[in-house]
Amino acid sequence: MVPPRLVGPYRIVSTLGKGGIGTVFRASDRRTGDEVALKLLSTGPALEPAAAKRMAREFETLARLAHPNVVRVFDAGVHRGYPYLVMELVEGLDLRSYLEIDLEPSARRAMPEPAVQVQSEDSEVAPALPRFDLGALLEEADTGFYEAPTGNHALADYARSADESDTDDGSTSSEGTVSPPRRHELFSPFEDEDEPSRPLLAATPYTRELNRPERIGRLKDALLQICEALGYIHSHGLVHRDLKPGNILVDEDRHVRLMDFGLAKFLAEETSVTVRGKVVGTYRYMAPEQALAEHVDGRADLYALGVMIYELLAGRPPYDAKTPVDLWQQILEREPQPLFSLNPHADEDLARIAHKLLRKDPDDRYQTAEEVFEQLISG
Ligand SMILES: Nc1ncnc2c1ncn2[C@@H]1O[C@H](COP(=O)(O)OP(=O)(O)OP(=O)(O)O)[C@@H](O)[C@H]1O
Repeated sequence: MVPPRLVGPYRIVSTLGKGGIGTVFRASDRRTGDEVALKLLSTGPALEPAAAKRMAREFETLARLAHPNVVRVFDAGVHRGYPYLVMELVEGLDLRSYLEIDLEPSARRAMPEPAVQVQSEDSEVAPALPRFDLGALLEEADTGFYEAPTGNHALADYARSADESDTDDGSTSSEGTVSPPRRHELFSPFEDEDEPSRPLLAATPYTRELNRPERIGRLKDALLQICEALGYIHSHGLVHRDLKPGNILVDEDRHVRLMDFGLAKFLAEETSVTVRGKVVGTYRYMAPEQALAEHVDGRADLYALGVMIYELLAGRPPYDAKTPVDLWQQILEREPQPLFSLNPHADEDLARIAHKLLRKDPDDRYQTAEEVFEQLISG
């Protein structure tokens, strides 16, 4: 799509990125000269004029919200049948990229050379910081270590990783002292359901990178801010419904802002939304009750928070499947693989919090964002 030059009173400056439901532009308010981010929901067919207006009006309710950890919504309107939203422009990175920066030189020696530099249309957005390609590592890991959560294949993979004899401090153990775990050590249910058990597995360069204290510190700090934002929007009767790392922006002062809250609901109500075959409210982060299109409350966002914590700790999401139907089924029926079986030295508090947030029944999760906040600070 050729970007429009003007959208309402806004002049389009450049494209910040494309998401599943539209495109976000850097734009300038012609009345004030202020720079803003403008999200044009343009993927599906144009809406009926009445529906587009109704949606734009609904967006205006978001403009009443003001919290330091929630992206400000300034304005909304309709451009040629497509609703748009005008937001505060955040110069920063999404949560996943933010956690990948600042790799320690000692850790970097264990990593492949960075494959990709940050791509950005605007040099201000990309930090001049060292980066590595965690995605490439993940792919690498996917070819073996992370395959198949159950069965002999998985056992063989873990045995191989133990043979590699990486120890936590980066040294190499002479005789491969970590013996291959027995199957029940890897996949047995937790003895205490709140305390994931830690199998005796060796760390790998990949998991060492995931567990880097500086990275975990960043993650915890960001999570506290996300909890503050969620507490605020829940107290206003809103549910985000599409919480994921891509909807969390972090600026250079480590200030976290949540965005896109409420959009999934408005879209689902106004359109029979499957955008490019994908149900709005990304399946991967969807709570079972949301996947079943049941009534959801803030606890569905807390489930999504659990998915995020799990994948940022384990390097892979709790559920993964080739088709949406399989993913849907896993979300409803399967227990997540114990996090320590993927990353044996993962932060214990975060692993415990993630598993509790991933409970199928909302009553079994932490009940509020405040409760999660307390857990994060008390450890
Ligand atoms: N307020 C903002 N300030 C700066 N950049 C933004 C802002 N809102 C979105 N972006 C950037 O624009 C890009 C597209 O965002 P968008 O929310 O459309 O996509 P997404 O979150 O990847 O996907 P989805 O539509 O499925 O939520 C992202 O790279 C995002 O970081």
